[in-house]
Amino acid sequence: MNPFVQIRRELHQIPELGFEEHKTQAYLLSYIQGLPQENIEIQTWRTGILVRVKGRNPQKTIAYRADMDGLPIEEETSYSFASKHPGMMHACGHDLHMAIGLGLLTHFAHSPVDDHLLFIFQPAEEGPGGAQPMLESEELCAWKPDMILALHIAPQYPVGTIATREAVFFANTSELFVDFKGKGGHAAYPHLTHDMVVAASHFVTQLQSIVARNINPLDSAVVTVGKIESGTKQNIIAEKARVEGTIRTLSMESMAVVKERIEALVKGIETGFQCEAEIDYGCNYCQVYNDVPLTREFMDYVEKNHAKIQLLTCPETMAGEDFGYFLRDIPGFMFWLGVDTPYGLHHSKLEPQEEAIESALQVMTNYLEWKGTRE
Ligand SMILES: CC(=O)N[C@@H](CCC[C@H](N)C(=O)O)C(=O)O
Repeated sequence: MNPFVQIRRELHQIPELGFEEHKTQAYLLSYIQGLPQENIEIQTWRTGILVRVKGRNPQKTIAYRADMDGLPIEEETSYSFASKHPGMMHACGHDLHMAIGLGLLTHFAHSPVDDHLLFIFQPAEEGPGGAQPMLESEELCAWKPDMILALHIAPQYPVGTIATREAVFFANTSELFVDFKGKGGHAAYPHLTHDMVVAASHFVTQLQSIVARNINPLDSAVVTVGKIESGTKQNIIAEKARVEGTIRTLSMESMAVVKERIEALVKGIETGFQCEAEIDYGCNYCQVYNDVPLTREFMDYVEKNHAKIQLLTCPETMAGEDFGYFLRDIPGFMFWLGVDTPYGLHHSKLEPQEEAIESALQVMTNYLEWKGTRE
């Protein structure tokens, strides 16, 4: 078995939420400390890690970023190496992203190239967002890369597939939390109450009209409610309700329109259902914008040098990624890595094909060797 498959399995067992990746950080550090130390330098930042492989004759720094956090999902895979943390799971592939990062780091710690290579293990991608504060940190600024790349597993593509696109790749995102407060009471006397189950239900239904009626159909947007919390018992009218969701748009103009419409609808609910409401947009990520020349160059490189890889130009995705903050500041790109599994990202049965780790290591090792070496 490829040793980085075993590492992925060990990381898979210890998923932790954003900025709580203590065991993950300790695991990675213990592995990194076992590498030849003469070629590497290590810094930690909160629960993240930065490892620089010193170049032989450096003129620039090229970075690979792996995210580290898991999700609050009860795992339902058939794995013998399932999560040991109840209610938490690596259901977005960050265990693979980190294993691939360690695989690359191991190779280059033994065989550095001309340029510096920086391996960034970043916490809290799923929220509240580690990329932006990490980018502003002293540690990252001291080793600021000139170019950066990352990959994301893609359940929808076969192993051996790399899919990406120039320019906009992942959407702008904003979390959405709305708290309604009315007047509870006895289920038999609704006229004496202001029922927040009914108010929140109307709000969720009205939300669906925003994308359908207020957004230019040629400029994609999504509003999803993933969680509603209200009430205590079937015969008590609820005094409070909380609606939690996420907004995704390809343009910032549409993000502003969605938020404006949400605020108008919430005002309407307050008047119509005699309640008070508060909106919180939680954490917001900017779009992932792939640098056009670097993406094109990478795609050409893969096409020319990796005949077995199926290279696709894919459409934009409405998923979000705080890697977008890195790309706003540093040229680079992200790509999908096929892992061929019927269950999608954020699903409790997600079982990525592990052969994808070997496939990614081959392509990325060769690409970084080529990109980091001068004639
Ligand atoms: C790749 C992926 O699934 N990313 C997450 C990013 C989460 C952003 C934020 N917590 C939100 O829900 O808006 C995604 O859900 O797309």
